[in-house]
Amino acid sequence: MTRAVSSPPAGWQLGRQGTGYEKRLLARGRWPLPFDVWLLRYRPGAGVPTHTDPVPGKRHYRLNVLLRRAEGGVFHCERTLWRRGRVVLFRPDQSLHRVTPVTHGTRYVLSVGWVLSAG
Ligand SMILES: O=C(O)CCC(=O)C(=O)O
Ligand SMILES: [Fe+2]
Repeated sequence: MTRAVSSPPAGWQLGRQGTGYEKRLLARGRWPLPFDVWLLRYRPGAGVPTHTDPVPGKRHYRLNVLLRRAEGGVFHCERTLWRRGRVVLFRPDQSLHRVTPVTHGTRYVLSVGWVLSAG
């Protein structure tokens, strides 16, 4: 059986529509704070235009670890809270951010997020 070219492989779902990256949920939990863990994959052509990731009535934090670099695929963020090497902590709900399209290779990011009550 053939599969539509655009449909992601089993276990993966498409990221923001039309931007071409794929994501896979690795874990979700509530302790010690509500969190989620995603693996993001950017194959050639995939990127994310400038956006924020608001969670209504909550504060959203993400700690992203660049597991594998590719050509292109550069993360830009208006304001980071902390950054060292391949690791970045930022407020995706507040800071505009984007990823330039991957031109060669495959980019992988481990993304851990926390959604906390606004306070
Ligand atoms: O792939 C990245 O570096 C960032 C993806 C993103 O938009 C996010 O984690 O909110
Ligand atoms: Fe984002």
